[in-house]
Amino acid sequence: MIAFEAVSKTYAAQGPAKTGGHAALTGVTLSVKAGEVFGVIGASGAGKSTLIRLINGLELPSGGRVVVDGDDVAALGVEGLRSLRRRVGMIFQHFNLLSGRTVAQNVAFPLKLAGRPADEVKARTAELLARVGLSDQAQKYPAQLSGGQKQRVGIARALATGPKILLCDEATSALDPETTEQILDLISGLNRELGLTIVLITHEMDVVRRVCDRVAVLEAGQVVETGPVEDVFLQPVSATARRFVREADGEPAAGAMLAGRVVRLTFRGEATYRPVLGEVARATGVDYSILGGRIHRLRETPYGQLTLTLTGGDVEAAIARFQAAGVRVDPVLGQEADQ
Ligand SMILES: Nc1ncnc2c1ncn2[C@@H]1O[C@H](COP(=O)(O)OP(=O)(O)OP(=O)(O)O)[C@@H](O)[C@H]1O
Repeated sequence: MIAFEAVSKTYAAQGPAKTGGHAALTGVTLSVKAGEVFGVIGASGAGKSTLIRLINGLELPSGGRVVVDGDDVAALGVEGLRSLRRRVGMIFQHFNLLSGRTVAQNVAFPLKLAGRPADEVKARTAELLARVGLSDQAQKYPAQLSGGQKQRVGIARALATGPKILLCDEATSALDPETTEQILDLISGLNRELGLTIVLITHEMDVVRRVCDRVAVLEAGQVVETGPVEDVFLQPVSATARRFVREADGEPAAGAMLAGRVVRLTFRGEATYRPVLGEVARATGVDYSILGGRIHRLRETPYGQLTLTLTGGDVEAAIARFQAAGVRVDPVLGQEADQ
């Protein structure tokens, strides 16, 4: 549905000298399949917004190709771009609503722009407002709404022209955790019920964990890791992905003075519910101090992560037994390369 082929984007240099343009993306190759929720995670300045804006032609690549729904975006003329943008909706961190227009008028706006007849605009607006749970707010103005309601208006507006793809640019970053959950549920529902392909950029691994099928990790304009969320979350390879995962798991800060071997155990699927800790302790004589941990769901798969110090007994045998029971064991706290 979306393909980036060796895409680079350099912004033109500013100032009178006009030297040293800024490379926001370099050699980005990735593909998003129809019907999936694809996350792009990266720190501030990594190039996420640039990447998402290349999908609907708000930016054009300096090198390589971006192909969306069969179209090479850079080769589209004005009419082609207009057609593309009807097939690609977008929502924003700060909602970007028209403050002087009501909720209903905001949602109707793209339909009016597309020249749809008045009765169709009215019916479709009502249908979209019902879809996002805002039928009773139609005559309010954006300033009278909560953040979550504003984002619902943004979503209804983005869906107005019946897009196949929805781009979410840090769509929940301005919202509190409870509202974030509601908006992410709504976005997941659109994916499931309408078959929308969704590309979501975020700096929060938790957002990726909740809704994405696959994720690309962006660092300084390059994709450093990509794969199914379960793999990237549970077996991150790049230092950047490991950092995001650790942040999401609220692990203890590196540098704590602790005796013994510090490890992170990852239980997934079946193993999450087995009493492995007790079995291993009895068999090997190791003791545990629990430093942190929690049980989560990655979409439908339960998994648990526990950070422990292992002391006494046969630590190597304990690690081998964990692994034999299907539990992943990773060293933590200064015992892994962290650059
Ligand atoms: N229009 C522009 N002109 C010049 N440089 C730009 C422009 N837009 C972005 N950049 C630069 O390109 C780099 C990537 O920016 P981008 O906004 O894509 O990153 P981001 O990951 O979305 O960051 P953030 O999360 O802070 O929005 C940054 O160094 C930024 O300063």
